[in-house]
Amino acid sequence: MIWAMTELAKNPRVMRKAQEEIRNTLGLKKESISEEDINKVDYLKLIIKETFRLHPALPLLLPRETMSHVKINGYDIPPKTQILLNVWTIGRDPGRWTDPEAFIPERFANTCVDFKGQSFELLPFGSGRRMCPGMPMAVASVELGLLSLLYFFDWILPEGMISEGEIDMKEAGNHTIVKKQPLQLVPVLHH
Ligand code: HEM
Repeated sequence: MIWAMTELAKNPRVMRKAQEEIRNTLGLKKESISEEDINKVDYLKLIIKETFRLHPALPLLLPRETMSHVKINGYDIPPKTQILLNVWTIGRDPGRWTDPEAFIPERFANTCVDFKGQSFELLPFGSGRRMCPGMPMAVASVELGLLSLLYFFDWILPEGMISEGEIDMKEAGNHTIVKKQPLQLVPVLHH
């Protein structure tokens, strides 16, 4: 959720479009956000996919071990070799994504690319038997949290920060990656 808010703050066009869609769809009179609301806001789902593409929390997934001899891209890999899958790099691979470093949720519109383990270019929750069992809970929490933040509040840069270009994007951690510097934004109640 922090990375999603960071990318939205850095990309005001996307923030505006998301808030317009959300407020136009849900109206301005809601006192709270419910689970049914989530299915009405398609653009928010694209934002979440794009956030997972650029900022997978577990960039190397869990280690795997080959069960038999395999050949990948001309390399011979013997049985019992530990394999790490770098989904962070896959998510930014210029061979797969156009303008990979840019935050463009629209790239997922009209595609069936999803993070449920079937699209190998987008694996923030891994895939197969050891895939994250907490995915439904994690996604619901991010959707509900983000939807509430965007529906009820506008977000402005803190005092002293002149442009969104100054927002720090450094990452920290090794097994799990988090944002190095805390995100600072000022909420302004919208309604
Ligand atoms: C946005 C939030 C989350 C992300 C990005 C995430 C991501 C992941 C990833 C990438 C894996 C390794 C999958 C693989 O190697 O194929 C994993 C494993 C796991 N996750 Fe999550 N996770 C999240 C939230 C949660 C939550 C909320 C729970 C529990 C309620 C959870 C429980 C687990 C468990 C138990 C495993 C180990 C599964 C195993 O070893 O078989 N995760 N997660």
